[in-house]
Amino acid sequence: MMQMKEEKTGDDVLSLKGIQVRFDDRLVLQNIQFSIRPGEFVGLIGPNGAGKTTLLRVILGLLAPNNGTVTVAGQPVKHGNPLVGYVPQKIHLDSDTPLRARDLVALGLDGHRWGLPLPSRSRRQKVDEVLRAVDALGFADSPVGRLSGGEQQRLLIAQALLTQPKVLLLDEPLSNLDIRSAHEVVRLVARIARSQGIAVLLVAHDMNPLLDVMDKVVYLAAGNSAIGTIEEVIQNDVLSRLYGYDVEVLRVRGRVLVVGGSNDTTTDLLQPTHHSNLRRLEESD
Ligand SMILES: Nc1ncnc2c1ncn2[C@@H]1O[C@H](COP(=O)(O)OP(=O)(O)OP(=O)(O)O)[C@@H](O)[C@H]1O
Repeated sequence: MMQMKEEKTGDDVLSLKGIQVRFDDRLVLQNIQFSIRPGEFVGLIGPNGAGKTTLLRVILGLLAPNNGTVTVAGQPVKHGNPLVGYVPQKIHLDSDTPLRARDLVALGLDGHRWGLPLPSRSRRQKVDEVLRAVDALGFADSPVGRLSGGEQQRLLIAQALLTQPKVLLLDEPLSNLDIRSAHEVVRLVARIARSQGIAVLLVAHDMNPLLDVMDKVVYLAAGNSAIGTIEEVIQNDVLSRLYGYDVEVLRVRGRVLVVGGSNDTTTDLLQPTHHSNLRRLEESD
């Protein structure tokens, strides 16, 4: 674990210390240590298999680490903690489902943690409140299946906000979105983080849509992590130490690529597929 700067821990809302996770005899996470303060937007970046989802499962209390501790608002994590909101990657529903947008969001109220169902007026108020927070009141009564990927993603964020979390975890929320929708979702999450003082940990393969909003980045590779600002972490020497071999950070027209390999097999280490990223970059500009 590389800690890029001394952290003050007093105000932290999420704190991980010495997290180690082993599956059978394979060490997936070695010594993960970082903390996040209220209102901070942190990107959790890393290549396939680096352990990003595993780390989210630890924070959600779904997986006990072999070593280390996680606290949310000073308390050890437990599964179902309303202070931790979770936004999955996408909605898994048939496109012709009759469920309306507001019904999908309201499902978040029916979790066991809420005990008896709320009276319908206060249910509606709570749902409207979170729909407003994600700018979704305009399509609140539309069938979910007819909405765009970006609109559906906003509903999942609304659902996660229902329990008034202090920490919001998002697992690759941008992976199914086009560039414009991805930017919209990122800006929305950043606005919510700042206005409501919620600490955000957002998992992404591509850090580029996050460059303008990230306060810090947690970069995972080969079971290790580096934490700090983008300027501190996204550097040749820091990432080469993490990966355990030479990688290079390319900054092209405001975008960042982390590449590795010999000249003729250079690949963007953060892309799930092994296309020529440089060509992809040229084409997308
Ligand atoms: N329950 C499990 N049992 C055994 N191995 C597991 C288990 N869960 C995850 N792994 C392994 O741990 C490693 C990290 O997986 P994880 O899904 O956390 O990575 P990731 O960074 O989220 O990857 P991706 O970006 O591809 O989603 C992988 O090699 C995976 O196969």
